[in-house]
Order: sequence, then C-alpha cells, then structure tokens
Amino acid sequence: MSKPLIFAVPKGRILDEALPLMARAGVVPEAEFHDKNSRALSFACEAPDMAVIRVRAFDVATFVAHGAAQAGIVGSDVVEEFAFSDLYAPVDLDIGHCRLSVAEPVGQQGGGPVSHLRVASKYPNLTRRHFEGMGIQAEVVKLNGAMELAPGLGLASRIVDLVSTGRTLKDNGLEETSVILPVSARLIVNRAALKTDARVGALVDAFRAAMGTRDAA
Ligand SMILES: Nc1ncnc2c1ncn2[C@@H]1O[C@H](COP(=O)(O)OP(=O)(O)OP(=O)(O)O)[C@@H](O)[C@H]1O
Ligand SMILES: O=P(O)(O)OC[C@H]1O[C@H](OP(=O)(O)OP(=O)(O)O)[C@H](O)[C@@H]1O
Repeated sequence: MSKPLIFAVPKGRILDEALPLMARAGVVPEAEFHDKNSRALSFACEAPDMAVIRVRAFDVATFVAHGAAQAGIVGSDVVEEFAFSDLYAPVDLDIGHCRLSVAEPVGQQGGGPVSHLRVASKYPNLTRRHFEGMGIQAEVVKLNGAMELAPGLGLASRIVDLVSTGRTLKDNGLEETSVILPVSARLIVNRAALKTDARVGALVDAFRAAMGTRDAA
C-alpha cells in the first residue's frame, strides 16, 4: 500500500468549523482525535490511506510547503505571510473569517507624517510590506500573542493583528486604523504532490464538492 496522505490541521479555533467540511470531503480522523486527554499528534482516518496531523497554524503551512504533509487547512493570513512558492491554496473554505489590521491606542491618531515606526506583530512580512507601500519603514517586533499589550508598555506604537469582533482591541484601549487583508481559511496543498499524487487532486475536488453541497445542507 502507498504511504498515507498526510492532512495537516491547526489545533485552535478554525478546527471546529473545519471538521464538518473535512467530513463532507471524506477526511474523518479516528475518535482519539477528539479526546482532549490524548497527547497524540497524528491520527489514522476512516480512509485507510490518510492520516491527520494536528499542529500550530503557522506550522501547517511549513509542513505542507516542505511536502511533509501533502494538504491541510490554514488561514489566508498564514498563506500570505509565508508566500511559499510550493504552496497552492485552491479552495476558499469560507470559514475562520477575520481581518489583519493595524491598530493603535485610542486617541493616538493624527500627528504629522512619519518615515519610521515600531510595530508589534506575529506577521513581520505582511507588516513590513504594508508600511513600505505607504513609504514608511516598519521595524517589526515579533510577538506570538498578546500583541495588544505592546503599545501601552512602550514596546511599539502600533500593532498588526487579527481582528474579528474588535472586542480584544476595545478591551485593551486600542482602535483599528486600517485593514491590511481580509482573512478566511483555505485548503492548501503541496504543488509537487498535486502533480505526482492523484489523491491530492481528488482531495481538492472533494473539498470543492463539499463547498458546493454546504449551502444545501
Ligand atoms: N478572532 C478570530 N476570528 C476568526 N478567525 C481567527 C481569529 N483569530 C485567528 N483566526 C484564524 O485562525 C487562525 C489561527 O488558528 P488556530 O487558532 O487554530 O491556530 P493555533 O495553532 O491555535 O495558533 P497559534 O499558533 O497562535 O497557537 C489564524 O491564522 C486565523 O486564520
Ligand atoms: O476581534 P476579536 O474577536 O476580539 O478577535 C481578535 C483576537 O483573536 C485572535 O487571538 P486568539 O483568540 O486566536 O488568541 P492568540 O492571542 O493566542 O492568537 C487575535 O490575535 C486577537 O487577539
């Protein structure tokens, strides 16, 4: 039998919305996947030639780009931040909607033009590119979470982070000043695997079909 096709999923908030879609596309991990006490990271699937791995969101892109996993689900924020040439994102899954935005302390807006800024973000590439487009050099302080603390503590004057309801910004005295990127979750596949393994193309078709039947369900 050929090696199992590895499907990578993020462990956090996209997963609950992704699981019904995955099931409609024929990706159904074994019961242990749902056991909160399990420390396993790789799970057999109902389909015998497939396995699901559960990793951090940014690592989904890394596993798939390097061909260690052939397919996966990740936010378009992650796809755009890495811009891996070996990654192909053929299906918008219409889940995990949010936006990548610039925010700063309430009342800080205004002031004269600036040529340099210090910005806290988990997205250094998208942040630099956004400010470059405005003729501003952004020095990015890379954080992995709780970006909202940075302006108040003098680490950066602005943040670039994901916003959905806006509640996190509001509760931390910040306001959204511009949107960099609308975000939703994507099916991603490894380009080489798509060319060489017919199961990857079949999986893309299955997700397209699952999206088509979703509204009727
Ligand atoms: N507030 C939000 N509303 C909707 N979608 C969000 C929101 N925040 C993040 N997302 C989406 O969820 C993704 C994060 O997914 P998830 O929480 O599953 O990752 P994770 O592996 O837990 O992340 P981390 O590496 O930060 O621990 C983001 O890349 C984005 O696409
Ligand atoms: O606009 P809101 O609805 O408040 O959502 C925005 C928050 O959601 C994300 O964090 P998440 O909850 O995924 O936690 P994290 O800090 O671990 O990334 C993001 O980083 C914001 O902090």
